Amino acid sequence: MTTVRTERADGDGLEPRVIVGAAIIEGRRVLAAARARPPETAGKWEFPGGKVEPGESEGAALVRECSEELGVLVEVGDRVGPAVPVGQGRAVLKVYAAQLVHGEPRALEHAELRWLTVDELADVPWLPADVPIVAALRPLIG
Ligand SMILES: Nc1nc2c([nH]c(=O)n2[C@H]2C[C@H](O)[C@@H](COP(=O)(O)OP(=O)(O)OP(=O)(O)O)O2)c(=O)[nH]1
Repeated sequence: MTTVRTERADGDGLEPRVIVGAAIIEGRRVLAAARARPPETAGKWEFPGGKVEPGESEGAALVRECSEELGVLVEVGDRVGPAVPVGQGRAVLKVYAAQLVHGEPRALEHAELRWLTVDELADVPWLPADVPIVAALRPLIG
């Protein structure tokens, strides 16, 4: 008998929820964003993005999140760095390189945005899950 394992969208099922982030690269700089909420992570820096909705591709989720959070259209490129477990393993963070296609990023949901050069990557306090991803980003903008 075959057992069908269904993927759950709420992160408490068999498969972890996927969170995608966009490392938007322009020239030799990458866009970093400071979280505005919740208080536990406010002021920590991340890549714009969020949870992939059920039935949505990771690329489509990134395009949607960049529109919602930054007011821009992006083109999604290659994965950057490892898939990092977050939230006690209930979710996994995957970051993709991205390019701006239209618009100038605005902090619609973040406290602050900054374009960082490779030498400035360590100047902001990243969320812990982002640290290995930021390391993998270095050769792409260095
Ligand atoms: N977007 C994004 N989230 C990250 C990164 N690194 C990291 O640990 N996270 C965490 C922070 C959040 O707990 C979660 C992202 O979910 P989210 O951005 O949809 O969180 P949220 O609380 O604003 O969303 P919601 O539950 O209100 O819908 O992943 C990152 O680089 N980008």
